[in-house]
Amino acid sequence: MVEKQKRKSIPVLPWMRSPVDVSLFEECPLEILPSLDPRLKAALQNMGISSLFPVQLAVWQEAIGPGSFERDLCINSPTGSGKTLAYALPIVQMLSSRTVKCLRALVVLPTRDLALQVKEVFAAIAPAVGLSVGLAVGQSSIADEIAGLIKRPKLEAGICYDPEDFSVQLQSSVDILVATPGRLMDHINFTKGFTLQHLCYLVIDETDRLLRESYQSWLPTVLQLTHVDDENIIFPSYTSLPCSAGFLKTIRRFGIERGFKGACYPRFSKMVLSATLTQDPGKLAQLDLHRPLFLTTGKRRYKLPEKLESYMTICESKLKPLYLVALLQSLGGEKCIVFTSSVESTHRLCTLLNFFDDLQLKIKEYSGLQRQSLRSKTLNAFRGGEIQVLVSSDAMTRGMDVEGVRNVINYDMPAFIKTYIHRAGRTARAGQSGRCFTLLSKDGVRRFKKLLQKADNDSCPEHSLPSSSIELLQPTYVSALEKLKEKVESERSRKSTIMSSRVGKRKDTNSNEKS
Ligand SMILES: Nc1ncnc2c1ncn2[C@@H]1O[C@H](COP(=O)(O)OP(=O)(O)OP(=O)(O)O)[C@@H](O)[C@H]1O
Repeated sequence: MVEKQKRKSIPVLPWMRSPVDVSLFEECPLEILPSLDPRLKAALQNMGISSLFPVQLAVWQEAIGPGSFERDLCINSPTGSGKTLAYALPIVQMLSSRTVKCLRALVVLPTRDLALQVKEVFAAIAPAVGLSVGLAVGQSSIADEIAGLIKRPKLEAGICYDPEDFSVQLQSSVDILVATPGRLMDHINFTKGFTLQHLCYLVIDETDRLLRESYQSWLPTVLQLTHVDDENIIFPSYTSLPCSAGFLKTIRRFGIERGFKGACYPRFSKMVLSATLTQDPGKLAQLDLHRPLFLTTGKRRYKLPEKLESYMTICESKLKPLYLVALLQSLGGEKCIVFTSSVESTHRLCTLLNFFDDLQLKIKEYSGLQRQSLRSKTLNAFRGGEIQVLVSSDAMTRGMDVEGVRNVINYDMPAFIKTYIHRAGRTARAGQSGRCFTLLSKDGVRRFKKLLQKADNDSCPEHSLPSSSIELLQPTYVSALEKLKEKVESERSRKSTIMSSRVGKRKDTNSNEKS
């Protein structure tokens, strides 16, 4: 009760009370988009893009032209509304006139798959204006990653590059870096020549998710490294920071920017984005925003995509797997993501579904329990259409953009509206239609309806399935459950064998060391 009152009483920051309403914007054909570099126009057309979405136009107006990036931008826009290009396009256009290559834009995302996806968007437009994009996500070895990010000096024949030699000037190979916080911190702390000193743009995508986790204080570190210290502009002392190499200094020029006397120029600009942007002043304060401008869609805090239809499928808890199978059958092989509440239930459910021989669908799991390489392989197969159903934990909830996902199924009801928004948002993207089904017991209906009201959704009809189809599945279900039990047993014993052999090995090593 006290907690509830506390939550309600959090004040909204004054700048959030007078936002730019993105719903008042319309799509803008590239032909009439002011100031667009023709090379970027051609690159966009190659991507099949002929007009900018409303949020992209709204950001473009703030970012390009006379008032360019005067204020930091806080963007709250529904899933699938095109937030990636909303920041990628103006950044690339603004950097297109740069003469010296150095790291000027940093985009931080919470997961590796998301970072890869965003890198692809930059990679589709940046080369058109001579810019390079790098990735720091730990996909390859740190040495390979460094080789892609830092240019090695050209030395005379016979002389070897000595990485310990500080007199050697190292340069960035990339203008734009897309990173996850962990790998970003590795480069900040240990990669020689890696510097944020020239950074002009910082994008924090999925901000509310990134603010929840501190990952070795990545945010304060980045903000500190990019902070302009007018007392000591050439060699600020960041003695509290772990980097010892002395590369970390901000040398962006000082100047008088319109309306911001004393601010550096070009101003270091931030863009923070989410479909569920936090309004918590305490959390927003961590971002150290400069005269922030809030862009949001409509009056409500949360908004679902226009063409998303939400449905409830009510069933007894113990029959849920049967209803899921019947629902998947009725969807006739359309691409679908099934969300569960944990990595364990993802694994169990996926295994069970694969024992339903009549289900003529390729079904795979995607969860944080799996190795990254396996996850990426599964995702590619899903993208390519070789897999029709992905059973996923919340690892897939945010940001992932897979074309042609027509349906999302909440096998387990999400506990929070934010989770519902991000899960449902894997469909009905880019103005397409999509459906989100939630399997519920009768007891859960009231709670679920209340949850949806937070997203201004009063329409959630029941989607019922014929009882005959459920009955028909009963015999297969019984045998599938048996097989599942056996599989779980065999996995458990395999795991314990591996564990005990590891313990045995450790004991051997210890006794060898002692002897
Ligand atoms: N102007 C455009 N015209 C056509 N398609 C577009 C345009 N802009 C973006 N898209 C497509 O829309 C889809 C959604 O874009 P994006 O992933 O950026 O959405 P998002 O708002 O970041 O969603 P989420 O909140 O789920 O991360 C992508 O497939 C992208 O290629």
